[in-house]
Amino acid sequence: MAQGMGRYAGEVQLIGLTHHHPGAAAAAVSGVDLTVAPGAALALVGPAGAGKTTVLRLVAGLCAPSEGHVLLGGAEAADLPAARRHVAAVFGHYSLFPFLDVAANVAFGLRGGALGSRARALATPSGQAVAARRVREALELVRLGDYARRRPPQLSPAHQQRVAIARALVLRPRVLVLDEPLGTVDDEDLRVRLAADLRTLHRQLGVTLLYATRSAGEASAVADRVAVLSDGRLLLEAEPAEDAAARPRDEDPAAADEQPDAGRRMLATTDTPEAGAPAA
Ligand SMILES: Nc1ncnc2c1ncn2[C@@H]1O[C@H](COP(=O)(O)OP(=O)(O)OP(=O)(O)O)[C@@H](O)[C@H]1O
Repeated sequence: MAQGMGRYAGEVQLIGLTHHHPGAAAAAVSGVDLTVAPGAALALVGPAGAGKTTVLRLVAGLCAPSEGHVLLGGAEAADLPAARRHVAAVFGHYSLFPFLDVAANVAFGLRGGALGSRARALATPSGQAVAARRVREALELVRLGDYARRRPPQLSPAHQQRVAIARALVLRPRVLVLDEPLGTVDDEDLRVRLAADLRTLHRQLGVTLLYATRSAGEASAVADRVAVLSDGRLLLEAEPAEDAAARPRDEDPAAADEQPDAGRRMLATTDTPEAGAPAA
């Protein structure tokens, strides 16, 4: 069996994380405090526009906080460009090249990120051997070792998603960020089954996982902890099956009574509002 990547897992800490998109009237993310332990899986769950993607983009270094901090492995990430964060992200569409086979799609991941600076080394024969080994390792990790010569259109959506994950894992990230990876799967039961499959995969990888979804069922199936977001604010953080012990996230007593209840209601429903629609 392929080796896990646990030795690479990194802690993610968000402190007072706030982001205003340029020109937007309201903050997309507002004062979010969260810690994800090395190797743990956290699902961000909330309706469309809750701020999930923005949090993931802030962690991946694709945009910068207006206020607050992202700490990776205990270190401030503000000055770290995306390519040096050891964070790999898969956003919505998998963006696979249909005319390249699976191995070539995964190898494409090596062109970006931290290894981009080693492009010349990878172009040498020994560099190519290293790249081929990395690609094989990544495909084995997602259990697609036998699919290297297939092309994406020949694969099921679930397998295509695994190719996209392998392309992220080829850089051996410490943190894996998945944004609504099952957003195009309409059937809730199937989504929950696929999410459980991703949970198994995550446990084998040992990488720290941040996972955004509008589906409470999917969030519970994939993650050790679930954070409910609404209007950019963290309403509730809880273990998936736990709600009674969930911690209030707001210092204002009135809001603290109200907000965790709203969060619990969201977790108690199969989907958060507007979750029926496929991801844009
Ligand atoms: N580039 C942008 N410019 C301006 N506003 C933006 C931009 N991207 C997102 N927003 C706004 O920020 C808020 C949070 O959006 P975000 O995409 O983070 O939410 P989300 O929870 O991921 O939603 P979805 O489930 O639809 O992906 C929304 O009000 C959205 O309209």
